[in-house]
Amino acid sequence: MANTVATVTITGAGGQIGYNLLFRIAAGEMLGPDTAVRLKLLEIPQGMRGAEGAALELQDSAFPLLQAVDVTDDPRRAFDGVNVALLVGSRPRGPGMERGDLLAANGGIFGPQGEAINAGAASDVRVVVVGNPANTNALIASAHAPDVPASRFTALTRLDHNRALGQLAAALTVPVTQLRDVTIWGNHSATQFPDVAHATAAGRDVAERLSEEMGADAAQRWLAEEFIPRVARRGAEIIEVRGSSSVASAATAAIDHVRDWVHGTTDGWTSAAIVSDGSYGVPDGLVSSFPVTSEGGEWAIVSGLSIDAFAQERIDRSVAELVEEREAVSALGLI
Ligand SMILES: NC(=O)c1ccc[n+]([C@@H]2O[C@H](COP(=O)([O-])OP(=O)(O)OC[C@H]3O[C@@H](n4cnc5c(N)ncnc54)[C@H](O)[C@@H]3O)[C@@H](O)[C@H]2O)c1
Ligand SMILES: O=C(O)C[C@H](O)C(=O)O
Repeated sequence: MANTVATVTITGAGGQIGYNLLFRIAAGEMLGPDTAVRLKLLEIPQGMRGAEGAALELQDSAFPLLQAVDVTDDPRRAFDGVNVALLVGSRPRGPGMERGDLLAANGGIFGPQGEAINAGAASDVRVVVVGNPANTNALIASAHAPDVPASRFTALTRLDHNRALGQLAAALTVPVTQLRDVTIWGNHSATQFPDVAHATAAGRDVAERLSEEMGADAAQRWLAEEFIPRVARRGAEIIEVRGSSSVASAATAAIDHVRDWVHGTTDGWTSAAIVSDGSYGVPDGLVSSFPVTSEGGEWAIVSGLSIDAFAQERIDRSVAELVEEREAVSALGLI
């Protein structure tokens, strides 16, 4: 028997990621077996049939933890009393598009949703933005929710983090469970910096292990020329191979993000895009990816890491893109 009940709102619930997320959340994968859930599914009118169909299937699944499902196209109703909001609904990138192309198309969605969160969310609300460009969409939503602490608005870079783990596990032939302290810095875009400087595999330095496997020069080349670009461009690779953007891996990452935020991290740090406090030269207030731990339901940036010149240059490059995005949405009157 569950001890608590949480209201979880999913926007774009009739879309691909939404369809994947709903059943896993209802099964307890995100908040655990002690928390019953009330699901609120937000769609635009054109997406309502998809969300309504998913709601019928949720009913047919008889999930023990699922207490209620409400499908609506009204943001105020969708965010009323929300504890966890997954902002997925927006237009996905197609082949050949960069995330910047989505700024204007999707930016307009997140202001009204921020306002609705401000108006009706529970005092402990936690928001994760999945819809791209995720970091800047989180910034827009937060700017429209002045009564909600900015620390409650986050964006998903856990998918990039998990992709980095997948690549390293394959290169070192180790299970992902043996990998720790990989970091994704910056924007959820091709400028992101997947960083293994502090990462370990089975307790040993990852760079050292790669040198043993490949030789020192080849390991450096692999990191710079294969690992970093492959992780940073994996979204585009998936679009090219599948013909549409990632779905199940994105839903998995969103569930991982919320689970760790609510229940805490163990075994080192993870990556999440959270509001900057000025750490590592990232301007205050930007939503940027950092190495983070979670304790007591709050993310904290891992402090005091040594950052060499190469890494700082890569972090600065991605952060410069976030600054440009902030300027662009400011010029569009979105913040
Ligand atoms: N951050 C990440 O790691 C990551 C990973 C994969 C995809 N994404 C992004 O997630 C988003 C959704 O992807 P998808 O594959 O589910 O797309 P999709 O087109 O299948 O679904 C999007 C849904 O959002 C709905 N929608 C649009 N505007 C809305 C609004 N204002 N309110 C509520 N719903 C709205 C649409 O009707 C549609 O049903 C895209 O922006 C995609 O680029 C992010
Ligand atoms: O890259 C995209 O447009 C989709 C998503 O953000 C991804 O990383 O898979």
